[in-house]
Amino acid sequence: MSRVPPKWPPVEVEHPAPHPDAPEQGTKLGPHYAHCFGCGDETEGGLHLQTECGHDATIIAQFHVTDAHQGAPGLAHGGLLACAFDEALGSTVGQLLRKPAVTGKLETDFLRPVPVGSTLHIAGKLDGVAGRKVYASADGRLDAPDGPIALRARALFVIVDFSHFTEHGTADPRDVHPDRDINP
Ligand SMILES: CCCCCCCC/C=C\CCCCCCCC(=O)SCCNC(=O)CCNC(=O)[C@H](O)C(C)(C)COP(=O)(O)OP(=O)(O)OC[C@H]1O[C@@H](n2cnc3c(N)ncnc32)[C@H](O)[C@@H]1OP(=O)(O)O
Repeated sequence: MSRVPPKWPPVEVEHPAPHPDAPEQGTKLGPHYAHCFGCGDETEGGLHLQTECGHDATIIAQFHVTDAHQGAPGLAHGGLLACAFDEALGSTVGQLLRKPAVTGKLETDFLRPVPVGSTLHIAGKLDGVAGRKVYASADGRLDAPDGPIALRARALFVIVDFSHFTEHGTADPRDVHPDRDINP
């Protein structure tokens, strides 16, 4: 089977500079929402992704795979691995551009099995912006930042107004202010 991916990004893009308020390299980012399944610290059985700002405008995430994340015995569930990339890429877009955005499309290549007990090291980067469309991609390496690549993902995020979260979800409109023009 050919694994040659289609052109990426699929459209002409501009290469965005990180926002002046984007966090500095080494900054630990913490959850954007305590009940987020990807990163929240109040979700039993969630992924509890830990993210920090890496070098050269990257966001680095670690996902420790536990028994709660199994698909086959002893192996991570593919949908949860895709979720980890959704979260890491969403953080890449939100933290580096400081604009609210939602996933429009997420493609994941699963290259190696990910065993329970392993830690997936995900490095996300921005690949370009075209209007409201933001393209980002990430690699996930097994057990070390330079470990073998287990997954690759590419995503389109679409920049939205904060009202997306108040009209369609239950975000509090009082959270909207100039210093927090990002995802709830
Ligand atoms: C305590 C400290 C805090 C610190 C700060 C922390 C900051 C952290 C920041 C952030 C972290 C966040 C981490 C989150 C991670 C997880 C993210 C998720 O899981 S999001 C949920 C899943 N996604 C949805 O629910 C979207 C559902 N879809 C929609 O709502 C709409 O379809 C939407 C908004 C995506 C687009 O709808 P339209 O009406 O606004 O716009 P239209 O015109 O349809 O699309 C805009 C452009 O995008 C293209 N587009 C849209 N979807 C596409 C697709 N699937 N494929 C290709 N193109 C697509 C369209 O063709 C269009 O392109 P043309 O401008 O015309 O060139």
